[in-house]
Amino acid sequence: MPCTGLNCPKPTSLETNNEYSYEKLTQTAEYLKSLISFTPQIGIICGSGLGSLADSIQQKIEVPYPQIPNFPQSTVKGHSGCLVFGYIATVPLVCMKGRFHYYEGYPLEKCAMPVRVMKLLGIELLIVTNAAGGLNPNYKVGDVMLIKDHVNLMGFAGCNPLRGPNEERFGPRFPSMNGAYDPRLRAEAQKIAQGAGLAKGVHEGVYACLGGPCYETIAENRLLRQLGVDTVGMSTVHEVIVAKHCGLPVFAFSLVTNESVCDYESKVEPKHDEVIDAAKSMEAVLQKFVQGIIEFVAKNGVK
Ligand SMILES: O=P(O)(O)O[C@@H]1C[C@H](O)[C@@H](CO)O1
Ligand SMILES: Nc1nc2[nH]cnc2c(=O)[nH]1
Repeated sequence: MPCTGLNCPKPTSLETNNEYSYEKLTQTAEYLKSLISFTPQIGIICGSGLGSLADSIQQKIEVPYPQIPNFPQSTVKGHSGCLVFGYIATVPLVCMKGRFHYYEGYPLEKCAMPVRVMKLLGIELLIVTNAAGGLNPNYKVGDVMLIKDHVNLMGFAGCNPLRGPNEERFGPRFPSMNGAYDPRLRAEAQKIAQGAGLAKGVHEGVYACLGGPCYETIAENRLLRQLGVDTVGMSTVHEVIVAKHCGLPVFAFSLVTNESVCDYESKVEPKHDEVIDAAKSMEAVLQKFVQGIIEFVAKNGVK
């Protein structure tokens, strides 16, 4: 029974209380639809320094985030803050050059809200990329890890983008996270990577997201390794949770931009500029790789 005492706070509805209610997100999506004449089939999120993935888009329509109603703003170097609509390999798509992170001060539901906007725009597949530290001792800077699963470490502490009243129009209250990273696309990506010149440095593994902005301590890296984590970053997990909740298949990969040091003798320190440089040096290969994935989807469909 709901509390009916005079001093009890009135229950607030999603519509009136939530900065990112279904209605607000629909407004944002309707605004974006008014700028384009096609339905994007794929959404792409560019990780730190990976904005050049948008360079191969044809017939571009660029929409800076400050122009988009209800949209957060990019504040981090390597995230330019612009949605790019257009085509790759005849597939209509939308690409986020710049994502939102918890450490910027945004709550997780705000970090992940563009995923719901892209769902409302009509996408059927989400491609998520990130720059990450390589914990697995077999990984080297410049390697790509296809994400097969994640550890939602922030979720262990109760931080989840789905926290709060559930919006049934997106998905169920208690979504399963099994199969969140599409196994068919992952298997195909192994072959596509060979063609793109990534033959040696492609792995499959587990990604974990921490809140940042600090990089991990050596003790934390040691712990993460023991937990079975292969790459560590500050994004992706909340986006994928929201995507799975609303039934979007996901293909995701980490670019290993730095070694996650587990040795107290090491003098190696992670630096964001080096993360961006490592991402830049892989631009051409990763563009080819992502184009290969999109060509596969164009030929074979999403499912
Ligand atoms: O947006 P991603 O996850 O690719 O960026 C990573 C995490 C931090 O934002 C930044 C640290 O260098 O890179
Ligand atoms: N948390 C975290 N995020 C990163 N992004 C790029 N490299 C790293 C890293 O080593 N740790």
